[in-house]
Formats: sequence, structure tokens, C-alpha cells
Amino acid sequence: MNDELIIGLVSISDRASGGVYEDKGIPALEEWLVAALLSPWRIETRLIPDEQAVIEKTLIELCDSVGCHLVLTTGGTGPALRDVTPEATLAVGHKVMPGFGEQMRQISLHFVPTAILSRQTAVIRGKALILNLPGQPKSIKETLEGVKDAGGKQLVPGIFAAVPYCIDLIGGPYIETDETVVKAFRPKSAMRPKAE
Ligand SMILES: Nc1ncnc2c1ncn2[C@@H]1O[C@H](COP(=O)(O)OP(=O)(O)OP(=O)(O)O)[C@@H](O)[C@H]1O
Ligand SMILES: Nc1nc2c(c(=O)[nH]1)N[C@H]1C(S)=C(S)[C@@H](COP(=O)(O)O)O[C@H]1N2
Repeated sequence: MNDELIIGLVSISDRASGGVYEDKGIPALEEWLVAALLSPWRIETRLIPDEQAVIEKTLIELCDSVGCHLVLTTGGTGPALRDVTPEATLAVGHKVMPGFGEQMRQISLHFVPTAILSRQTAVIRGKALILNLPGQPKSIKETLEGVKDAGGKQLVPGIFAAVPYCIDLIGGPYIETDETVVKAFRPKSAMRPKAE
């Protein structure tokens, strides 16, 4: 089916990939996507260590060979010596998309003061959008969905709000979301009537 969104999920963790602890990154990403996406999608997953060459090779394979439209990474974006996910992402990108990292830090500051230690970025490689998310499994939902008050009112939009239109612009499938999880923003001219 050619309107199916192919999503690469990459968990970058020395300890999870080495079997020291169970990987919670990929399950957290998948669980969030199940709740958020209404249009057809499938995932390709990779669990790898914090090695720049391995991260670059994995991102290139997912974009160029698997044909992912969207690649979400988790982990390796802090200041520690082995945290090199942003460097690998920038090395394989054709265009830098700095707004995603800026928005993630805005969101995360509502949860932790150490959000300023995060170096998440995003790039376009060919027809794929690659997005870095923080490593803490709970931060995946926080950054994708944004900040809501106790009544569910959106205070700061999540970064996923901008993903469907970005994928439209790079020639990928039309993504529809569950608005109670995340509302996709598109200009009126780019909206399609909702499927009944
Ligand atoms: N894939 C994962 N599964 C479960 N917990 C994780 C995972 N990645 C990170 N975490 C948790 O989030 C914290 C911050 O993530 P970060 O990417 O900075 O990991 P780290 O401290 O560099 O260690 P490692 O690369 O070995 O996971 C970790 O210390 C760990 O508690
Ligand atoms: N939403 C959210 N963002 C967050 C965090 C968090 O707990 N929640 N942790 C911060 C911390 S402590 C660090 S070091 C950076 C980088 O995280 P990473 O190395 O796990 O990718 O993300 C930050 N962003």
C-alpha cells in the first residue's frame, strides 16, 4: 500500500543494546504511535549503541534502503562523552530543521530544568524527516504531545503537531492523527476532507 507511512524507530543506548537493562524506548515510541495515528503506518525498529558510525549507518539504511518517511531516535542527546546522536543526525542530513529542537526544549523545560542539557535536532534526508527525542522513555510522550493542563487544554504544542505537514511537503503520505492525543496543524489549503 503506497499511502502507508513507514516509520523507523531507533533506540540509541549503550546499556539497553548491551542487555544491561531492557529497552523501554522502542515500546514507548510504538505505544504513543498506536494512540496518535489514524492513517495507515508500519514501523522498522533498531536498538543500537552510542557509536556515531553505527548511528549514521542505521539512519542512512532506514531512509535510503527501507524507505522510511519518518525516523524517530531516542537517546544519546545529552552532554556526556558518548552522547553523539545529534552529531550523527547532522552528518547524514541534507537540511537542518532547528525548530523541532527549539520546541522540544521549550516543552521539556515545563518538566525538568535539565532540559537545557538536551541537544536534540532534526534533519531532512531525501524524502525522510529524522527527529531526535530524549532518552528518558517518559520524555517521548512529553515532547511528541506537548504540555497540557489537568483538563487536557494544550499549553505548549507537541512537536508531532508539525510532523504531518512537514511529511506532506517532502512528498510523503497524508498523516491523520487523533486530535485528543495531538492535533496536526496544516494550512487550510493543505487539508483534505476527513475520511468517514
Ligand atoms: N532505551 C532505554 N530504555 C530504558 N531507559 C532508558 C533508555 N535510554 C535511556 N534510558 C534512561 O534515560 C536516562 C537518560 O538517557 P541517556 O540517553 O542519557 O542514557 P545514558 O545515561 O547515556 O545511558 P545509555 O546510553 O546506556 O542508555 C538513562 O540513564 C536511563 O535511565
Ligand atoms: N521531556 C523531557 N526532556 C528531557 C528530559 C526529561 O526527563 N523529560 N531529560 C533531560 C536530560 S537530563 C538530558 S541530559 C537531555 C538529553 O537526554 P538524552 O541523553 O537522554 O537523550 O534531555 C533532557 N530532556
